[in-house]
Amino acid sequence: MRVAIVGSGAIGLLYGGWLQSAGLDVVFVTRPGRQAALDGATLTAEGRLSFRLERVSAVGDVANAGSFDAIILAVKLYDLAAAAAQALPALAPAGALVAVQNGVSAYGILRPLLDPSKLAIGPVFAATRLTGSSSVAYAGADRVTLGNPECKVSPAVDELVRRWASVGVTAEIAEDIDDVIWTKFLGFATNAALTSLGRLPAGVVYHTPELVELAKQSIREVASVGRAEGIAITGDAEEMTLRILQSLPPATVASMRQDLDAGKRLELDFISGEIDRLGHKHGIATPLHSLAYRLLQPFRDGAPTAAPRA
Ligand SMILES: NC(=O)C1=CN([C@@H]2O[C@H](COP(=O)(O)OP(=O)(O)OC[C@H]3O[C@@H](n4cnc5c(N)ncnc54)[C@H](OP(=O)(O)O)[C@@H]3O)[C@@H](O)[C@H]2O)C=CC1
Ligand SMILES: CC(C)(CO)C(=O)C(=O)O
Repeated sequence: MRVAIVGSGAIGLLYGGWLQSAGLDVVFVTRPGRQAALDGATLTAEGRLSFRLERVSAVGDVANAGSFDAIILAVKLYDLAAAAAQALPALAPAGALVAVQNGVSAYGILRPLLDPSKLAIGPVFAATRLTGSSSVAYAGADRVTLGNPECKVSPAVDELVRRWASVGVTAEIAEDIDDVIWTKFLGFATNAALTSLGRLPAGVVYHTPELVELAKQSIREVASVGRAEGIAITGDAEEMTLRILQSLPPATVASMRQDLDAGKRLELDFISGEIDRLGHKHGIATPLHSLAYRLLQPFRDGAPTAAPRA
């Protein structure tokens, strides 16, 4: 089975590396011109399921790499539509397009582009950072859950899940993928807003009583807009989310906070921005996420240029 990983950042290298460890023929796709740093290199991952892969294959243009039985889009949400449009001509007729972004927007972005039976979406759960152009480190869960809100996923997706599971990743197909996505969003959106606004890691945020109150408020806000969108989010899911956040490795920060620190563009519009938007749509107040959305605006497109001194 040939698999293309479009977006060779933290998540693409980790989840693609696990598939190559499991025996699949994996090609990593980078931005044009960036393939030289990865093609033929040794790819390593540090974490519970570490790996070291000699001579991985990378290309800078998916169009020149043949056809693929699965294409995994591991780009940020703001790049998803463009990456999918570039990659789709390389998808084999019985192939699957798989999107592993955070947030609740991926399906709406991709659905107009292809037959739903070829599409799978779902969250990944490893807190991952790039440590070099061909190395990553992760902590927390090594997990992926995929599904499709409208139909069964294709056999190519079943095979990906089997292969990840064969190397120890907790990989599954969910009957109700919207439930899984929203349940993760409760915790992810909270972690993104609070570790970014507070410039603090999980070990401080979820163990400081005043900040725990903010975390509970954030979880309530996301749950309220989710329920208004028709997702059956239980009170138990809210409590479980707080416990998960409290059990994160203490140094964990959200991927958005990594981007903030690196002066990179943020997925803000799809996290606190999406909660703010859905709050307005349903007449639900989301004060914490509306504040986060506004306070982080100056960093949305990368580090702001310094304002001239008065
Ligand atoms: N990191 C984490 O801990 C987790 C992240 N996620 C989610 O996973 C998704 C990916 O995140 P992450 O891996 O951290 O992001 P990264 O920024 O590390 O990686 C994304 C990569 O995709 C590249 N890219 C963008 N467009 C294209 C394209 N058209 N063709 C080829 N490459 C492209 C980017 O290049 P360039 O940098 O040049 O733009 C970048 O190298 C996000 O939605 C994130 O929220 C989910 C769970 C955990
Ligand atoms: C680290 C983790 C799992 C939770 O915030 C994540 O999904 C992210 O920040 O992208």
